[in-house]
Amino acid sequence: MITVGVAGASGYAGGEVLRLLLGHPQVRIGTISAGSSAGSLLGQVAPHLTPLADRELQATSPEAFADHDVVVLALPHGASDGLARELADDVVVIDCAADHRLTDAAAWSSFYGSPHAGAWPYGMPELLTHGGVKQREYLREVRRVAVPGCYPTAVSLALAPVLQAGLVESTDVVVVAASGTSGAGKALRPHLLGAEVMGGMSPYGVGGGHRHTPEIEQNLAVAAGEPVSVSFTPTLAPMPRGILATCTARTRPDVTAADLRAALDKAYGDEPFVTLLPEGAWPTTGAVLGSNSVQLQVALDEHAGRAVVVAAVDNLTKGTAGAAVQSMNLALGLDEQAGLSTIGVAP
Ligand SMILES: NC(=O)C1=CN([C@@H]2O[C@H](COP(=O)(O)OP(=O)(O)OC[C@H]3O[C@@H](n4cnc5c(N)ncnc54)[C@H](OP(=O)(O)O)[C@@H]3O)[C@@H](O)[C@H]2O)C=CC1
Ligand SMILES: CC(=O)N[C@@H](CCC(=O)OP(=O)(O)O)C(=O)O
Repeated sequence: MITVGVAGASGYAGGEVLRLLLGHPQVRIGTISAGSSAGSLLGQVAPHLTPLADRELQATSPEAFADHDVVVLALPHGASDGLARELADDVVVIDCAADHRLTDAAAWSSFYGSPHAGAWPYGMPELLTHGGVKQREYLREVRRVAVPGCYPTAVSLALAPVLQAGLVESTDVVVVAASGTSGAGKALRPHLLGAEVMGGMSPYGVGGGHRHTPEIEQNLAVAAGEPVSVSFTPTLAPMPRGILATCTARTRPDVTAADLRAALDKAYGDEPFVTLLPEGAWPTTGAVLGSNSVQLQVALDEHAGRAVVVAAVDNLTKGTAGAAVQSMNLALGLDEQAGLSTIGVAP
């Protein structure tokens, strides 16, 4: 059995990691740690994790994670790197925070306003990279993984195939995406006041200011083989989980709807966790709740000359914890699908 510890186990991402690990046949759950709720029982903060209800949350420290095979960090941005540096080189460290996602130090400083901690292998196995090689080939036997952001998961998987196939202009990509409130974590954020959130939808990070913009552009540039410029607008939707991303890009001359569909089909036809829906069916967040699936659909807007690719993911599952477990499996040479399900919860 592999011993996996989780730092930030009292939070939404850490809780979802534990939910998935409880269903993993080769995993024994080791230390679970927290910040202010250290000393509490997990059942007090995450009552849905029944089998672990009596486990005590430890203070987060390198010593608490000694003798683990894997440590998953589900801590706020900036808190991961210090702990990661104290963990042994042969321990697999999977970081759900943004600290190690960006390769460009200037982009990091500009969007996060702190020193760049450096980039780790990026935990999106299905992402197309140079020459059509999937990112999973760069995750085998690694000891450090940066788990992608939730919006970049939906958007990058939606657009990478059509960019790599040269079907759309890399300089004209527009994304509007809606997220459930759990995307912001348990801590109260200014844009997350309960009464307002429940009543309607609202945009935030408008005008290119959201920190996922450079992450999306980084992923798409790797797929396209050239810089990609993205206008990204996130919105907050009155639902606990889920992301629906509507991604459009100007098509190159003579591109047909069949070309777009063929690019996505070629990229994901063999992927267990990315599904191009049958023609006429559209992704919904409800269909992917609790599952590690990404659902996609594509259309050609001939009038506007744009490709439209819609993606649905569960921000906490494929958008965080599922990607963490999938990457852990690759790093350890286990079955990539172990502990992961494509079965959603409905209605
Ligand atoms: N929510 C999402 O959809 C996604 C989240 N992520 C990333 O995952 C990470 C966790 O996010 P999320 O679970 O949403 O956030 P939460 O606020 O829900 O949880 C944060 C966790 O970190 C702990 N914590 C906070 N500060 C410290 C500290 N200084 N030292 C030790 N532990 C601390 C908290 O413990 P306590 O509550 O006890 O203080 C809690 O367990 C973030 O980096 C986030 O960006 C990534 C993709 C998507
Ligand atoms: C609804 C909401 O607030 N979502 C979060 C993104 C969640 C995510 O993916 O997080 P990290 O990149 O922070 O890991 C946000 O927009 O800040």
